Amino acid sequence: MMLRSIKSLATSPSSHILRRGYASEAVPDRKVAVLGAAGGIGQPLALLMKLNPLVSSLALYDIANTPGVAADVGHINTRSEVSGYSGEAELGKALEGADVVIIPAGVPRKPGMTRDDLFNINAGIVKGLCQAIAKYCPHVSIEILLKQVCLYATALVNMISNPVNSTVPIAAEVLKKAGKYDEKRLFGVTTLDVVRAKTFYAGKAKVPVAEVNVPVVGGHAGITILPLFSQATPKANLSDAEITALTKRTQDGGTEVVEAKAGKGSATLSMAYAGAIFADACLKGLNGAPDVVECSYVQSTITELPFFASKVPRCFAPLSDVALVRLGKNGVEEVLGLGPLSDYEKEGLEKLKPELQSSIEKGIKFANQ
Ligand SMILES: NC(=O)c1ccc[n+]([C@@H]2O[C@H](COP(=O)([O-])OP(=O)(O)OC[C@H]3O[C@@H](n4cnc5c(N)ncnc54)[C@H](O)[C@@H]3O)[C@@H](O)[C@H]2O)c1
Ligand SMILES: O=C(O)C[C@H](O)C(=O)O
Repeated sequence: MMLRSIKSLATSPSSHILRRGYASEAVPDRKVAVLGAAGGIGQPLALLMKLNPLVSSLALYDIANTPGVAADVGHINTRSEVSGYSGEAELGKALEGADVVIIPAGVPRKPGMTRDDLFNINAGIVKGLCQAIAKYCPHVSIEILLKQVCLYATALVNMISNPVNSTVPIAAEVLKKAGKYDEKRLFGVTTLDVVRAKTFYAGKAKVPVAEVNVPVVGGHAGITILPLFSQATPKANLSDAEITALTKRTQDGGTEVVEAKAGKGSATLSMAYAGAIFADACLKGLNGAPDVVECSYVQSTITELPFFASKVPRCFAPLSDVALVRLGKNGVEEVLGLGPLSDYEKEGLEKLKPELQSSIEKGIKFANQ
């Protein structure tokens, strides 16, 4: 959807008029910050966010090499103004006023490693970045009738850095400690699992990939990734063996890429695509679009686990209307239930819980040390 609108904008003879229209009237200004923007994911993600007409300001931050990426992406003739920030001293400026902060900062896997093997390095990176988000992203609340009413909350945080099953709980704890945690604004990006499940299902079921929908729930590592092919549409008559093979391929999709890259990192291009889809959904939600539904790893009560990926319809009110969210008339946010599961999926759900629980606890413990 996003790519279609980008394409039509870019090919329209009056595209610059449209862009001016976006900037001044129809579409609100939105700042997106990418932390880790000079990396394998960061660079193509910066490109895709530059192509998104919902973005008016694109801040690219990394510990090094960001000026070149910003200069390069900044020459593209689309709506957003691009700025590059390098080194910790500039992190505050990158984050100031951001509506959406996307975090693909951190080391990727090499063959033979699990995502959890990245914990020792990435946990510290994510902790530092979330402390900065708490400090520099806006948060204003007032007290009405002894109730704290949030007028302007922290940016929506899209966590890509692995292990997502632990980095999201780390982010939550860091933001809580700073008094800036809003569970409706922190997302583990699991969109790549959905993207893969759709691609693999379409291939097996011989249906047009553009029409395919497959929810993927749980977490983002191995067996914690639980695609619900029983709910896939368009429906196809796949055998149990085919469903098992599709499930396994989706769960091992990241490893398939890590092995094919043979030491040169993990998925970057498909991840940038998935990250751009998810950020676009966040921006649409912020802008008040109805029925924006994506799977994401969020704080949840749909199972006994405190964090869980499931379908999340987001209907964020524009920030000036946040009071309506609290009244529940607009900006209603809800974590959708899992829907009916096959016996195979029920079994998968029970199997994933201990691993997911221990990754969550590991993240919480680290953040509170
Ligand atoms: N959620 C997912 O589905 C998914 C998919 C693919 C990769 N990933 C994860 O994304 C992360 C990044 O992968 P990559 O391939 O882009 O790695 P990369 O090494 O190519 O890029 C990472 C970037 O992060 C930067 N960085 C390091 N510390 C930083 C800090 N403190 N602040 C800002 N930037 C910092 C590095 O300078 C580098 O440019 C990895 O942890 C990887 O496992 C997640
Ligand atoms: O597999 C990885 O290490 C990266 C990412 O989580 C993926 O699913 O591709």
